[in-house]
Amino acid sequence: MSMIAAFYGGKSILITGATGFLGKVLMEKLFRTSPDLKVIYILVRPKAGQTLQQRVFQILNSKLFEKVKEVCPNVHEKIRAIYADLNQSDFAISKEDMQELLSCTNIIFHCAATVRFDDSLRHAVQLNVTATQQLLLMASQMPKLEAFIHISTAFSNCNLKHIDEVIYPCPVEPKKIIDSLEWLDDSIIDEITPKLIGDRPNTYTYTKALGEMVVQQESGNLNIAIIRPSIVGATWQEPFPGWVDNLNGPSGLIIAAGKGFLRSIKATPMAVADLIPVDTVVNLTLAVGWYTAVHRPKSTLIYHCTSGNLNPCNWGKMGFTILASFEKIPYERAFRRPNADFTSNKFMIQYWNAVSHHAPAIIYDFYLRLTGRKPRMTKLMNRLLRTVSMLEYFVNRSWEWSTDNTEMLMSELSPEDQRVFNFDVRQLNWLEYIENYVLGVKKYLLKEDMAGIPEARQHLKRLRNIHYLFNTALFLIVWRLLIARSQMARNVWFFIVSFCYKFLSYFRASSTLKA
Ligand SMILES: CCCCCCCCCCCCCCCCCCCCCC(=O)SCCNC(=O)CCNC(=O)[C@H](O)C(C)(C)COP(=O)(O)OP(=O)(O)OC[C@H]1O[C@@H](n2cnc3c(N)ncnc32)[C@H](O)[C@@H]1OP(=O)(O)O
Ligand SMILES: NC(=O)C1=CN([C@@H]2O[C@H](COP(=O)(O)OP(=O)(O)OC[C@H]3O[C@@H](n4cnc5c(N)ncnc54)[C@H](OP(=O)(O)O)[C@@H]3O)[C@@H](O)[C@H]2O)C=CC1
Repeated sequence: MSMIAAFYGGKSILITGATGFLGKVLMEKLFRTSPDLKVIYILVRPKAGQTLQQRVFQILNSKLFEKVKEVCPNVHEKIRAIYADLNQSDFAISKEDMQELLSCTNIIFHCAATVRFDDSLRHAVQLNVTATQQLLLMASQMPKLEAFIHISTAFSNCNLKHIDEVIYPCPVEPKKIIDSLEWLDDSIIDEITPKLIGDRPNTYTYTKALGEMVVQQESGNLNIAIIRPSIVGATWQEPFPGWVDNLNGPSGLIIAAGKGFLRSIKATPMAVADLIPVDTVVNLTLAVGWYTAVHRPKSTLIYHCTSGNLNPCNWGKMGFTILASFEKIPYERAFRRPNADFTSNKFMIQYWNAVSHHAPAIIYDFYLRLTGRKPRMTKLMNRLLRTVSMLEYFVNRSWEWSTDNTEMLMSELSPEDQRVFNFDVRQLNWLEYIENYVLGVKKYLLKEDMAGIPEARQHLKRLRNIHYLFNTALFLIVWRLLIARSQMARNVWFFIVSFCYKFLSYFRASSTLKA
């Protein structure tokens, strides 16, 4: 019997960010392994014209929850969506709902965050710092609370090369930042943002670091733990391999590469690609929830959920494996044949950007215009390159994360728990994982049918022929122009032609003699 699964039985659990990538997988695993849990409260806001109930309905009816419905048929009765907006004071939760949350909650998993790299400091602080502070305040009023698990990121201290499982202070106190953002206007905030974030690449990593400081400062008597996952990717094993439902991290770039839009990227092939499957993060999170509540460590423990030090894979190998997977699992209606060029040379990247990205986009837009359609490729390409430029920081560096607490926790688990809540990333086979990831992106993100694979292959063959034809035509045109202008090119040309002619004559004469 799994001790962790049994622990969550009969519990009332509060999850923020349950509609997000990590939150959904966390909920799924909880319901699947502890179907006798009492209730999961989720803080949800209406979005994209959908009410709370519609959002929950959509999640429960998704492929991800298919297995849950078998083991927990009354899952919809055990999920309680509470209207909340984490950007507002008291999260805009009604008095009755707040009362219920305060009196019943046993465990909190705080996953909600803005993960956008280009968010304004004001908004990122609001969600990643102030909301965390408010949730801690709420937690301190919950008499039945056993553990508060805060999800941070392994990149919250990405300005350091070696990162231990400790909280590193930021130069300016979070409280001072929160206070000053209240009265500063947006233009001044934009001006001081680069100074505040210092050598971090964006407001996301900076505010996640501030969020950790807040957790440390406001922990009071609470039982708290912090989890720091690295780049969270598709599921490895559970509930099935390759599940992914958003474009964050590598997923968007896998699509861009598979569809032939992205053909080169400024990346260091030897840098460690610290990807971690989302189900591994969830297993660790649930194990940490159990450990924190049952063993009540004296101080706030931080757990790194990373792969680099235990089972490293570099960007070069990852890019190569992704490309190889496209051979088996091609995406439909590709713009160009997938091809990858990882370069760390800034001149080469400019060259490849011009040749592989901008030029094809301009040519395609010209073709669209000629056929009376609206050009769109240049705009799309510029947007993609902007996204790539924001991710570049993370594919040109390696970090070392110590994982002592995570390894300690692994050794504390019973063999059954190690199996059911497996977070031992040493068992991960990257080749298999990446192939499933590429397949998962096709199935669950692009929603492409597997029956279309032969046609997608044919399409790639046609693109290859067009590519060869285009290159030959381009070569002939350039060569013709050169011959017209340069005596030297003419001489080279005549030399090649006469050489070929002599070779053919010799070949013909020797085959006539043999006959
Ligand atoms: C060379 C060949 C290749 C070979 C094959 C190899 C390929 C694989 C190589 C692997 C390298 C992996 C590197 C991973 C490094 C991750 C490091 C994470 C580290 C930290 C981890 C964390 O701790 S935290 C979670 C990470 N947090 C994000 O990862 C958010 C990022 N993101 C944004 O910060 C916003 O997205 C940003 C960008 C501002 C745009 O902002 P924006 O306003 O311009 O765009 P929007 O977001 O509104 O989206 C507008 C349209 O772009 C679509 N789209 C959105 N994201 C997209 C995306 N990544 N790739 C494509 N398309 C994307 C979207 O679907 C929309 O499409 P539509 O318009 O049709 O709806
Ligand atoms: N994905 C990754 O690569 C990594 C993620 N992390 C951390 O993991 C956690 C989860 O990330 P992930 O699931 O990927 O992120 P998502 O963007 O998929 O999910 C974010 C969640 O936060 C919710 N949320 C955002 N703003 C509000 C708001 N104002 N009120 C209520 N809810 C809100 C979202 O709700 P809604 O659906 O309404 O928008 C969503 O449920 C985050 O703390 C992130 O920092 C750490 C390392 C890597």
